[in-house]
Amino acid sequence: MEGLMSLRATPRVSFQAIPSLNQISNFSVRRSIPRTQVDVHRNCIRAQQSETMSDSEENALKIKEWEVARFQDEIAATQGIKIRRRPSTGPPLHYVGPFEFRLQNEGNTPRNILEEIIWHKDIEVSKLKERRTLFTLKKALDNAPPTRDFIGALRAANLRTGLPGLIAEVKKASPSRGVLREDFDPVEIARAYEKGGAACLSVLTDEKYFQGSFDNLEAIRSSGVKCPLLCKEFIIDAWQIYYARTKGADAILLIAAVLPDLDIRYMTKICKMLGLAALVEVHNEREMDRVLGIEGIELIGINNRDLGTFEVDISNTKKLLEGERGQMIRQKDIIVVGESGLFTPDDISFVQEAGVKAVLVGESIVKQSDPGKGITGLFGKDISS
Ligand SMILES: O=P(O)(O)OC[C@@H](O)[C@@H](O)c1c[nH]c2ccccc12
Repeated sequence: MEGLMSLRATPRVSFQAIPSLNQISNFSVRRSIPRTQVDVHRNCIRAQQSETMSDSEENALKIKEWEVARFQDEIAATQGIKIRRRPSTGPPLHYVGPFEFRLQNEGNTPRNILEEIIWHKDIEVSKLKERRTLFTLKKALDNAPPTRDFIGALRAANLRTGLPGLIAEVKKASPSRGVLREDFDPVEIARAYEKGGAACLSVLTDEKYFQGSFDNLEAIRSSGVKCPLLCKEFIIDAWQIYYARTKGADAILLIAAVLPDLDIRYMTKICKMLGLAALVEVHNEREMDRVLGIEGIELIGINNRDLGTFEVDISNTKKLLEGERGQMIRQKDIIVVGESGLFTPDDISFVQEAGVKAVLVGESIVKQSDPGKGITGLFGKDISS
């Protein structure tokens, strides 16, 4: 037992080597490096060195990587971000006699489902990046279908119907609700949504937790469906934005609970360059205030579901649009999207009165045998013409 206790304490030893924020005098300089850029740099060094490195050098590099990630997490924590980013190699291994093993501790066990998804995504994206470099992706952009105006489509639908523009979600399953629809044909669902009056579509691309795919996104894009498409992915690396565009996305999602301000700034700039809309998702006042402080944000989603606990409460949308926040949003002409947990015409009226001009809906419509008719049920009237 004593032995275990001291082993448990081992990772803290390397933590102590990390300077705390107030110990770093050039903090503002370091802070200007978004997490994604640090990752790119780290991966380059690793790629160059791995062929020639000895075991002990490699282990030292792993420890450094782990420390850099802790440093990045510290910066994120100052912005209230609780989701930690794990380096793709995981924490350093501990040697015990001839055995090598990794102890479970609070540092290497995800605290909640969102953190688990992000850690898994980190590994997934590093592998994908090895197969397709940013250079090849950039070349593939020339052959990508042209972008469609996602925000324009939401505004037009709102003007046409007097109701919030609908982003209808092509969603097979979720970690909180399990499988929503067994006979899942993404293109058929997308067609039904378009016919039922959806302004835009959201297509889940995460495979492990939502049973989605980039093939679904590509298939919908090339099926003749005209609605602009949101690539519903957990974006942690700019590479994913380029990838989404090559697969036909017109918009991407940036989650404020995961991304520090500088990443959001940097990524929204990339979106503008590529002609994509960025839907920046918030869940609480602090995230909303952070996002309202970022220049150039045009589309904010208020998620009524806490991605860490799965709790859904649609009054969250109202809470975040009250008072000065609502005023600022109107001044800046930002479109707000009410997200998650919307099932009835009353729910739609409730979030509309709170100030949203668009809604993002999955479960309640994807479950219906005809998802197009599901839209009529959701709004309490036919919104297709
Ligand atoms: O199925 P619902 O409760 O109507 O929710 C749709 C959408 O808001 C939800 O899928 C969602 C909102 N933000 C996300 C981020 C990642 C994955 C999924 C989501």
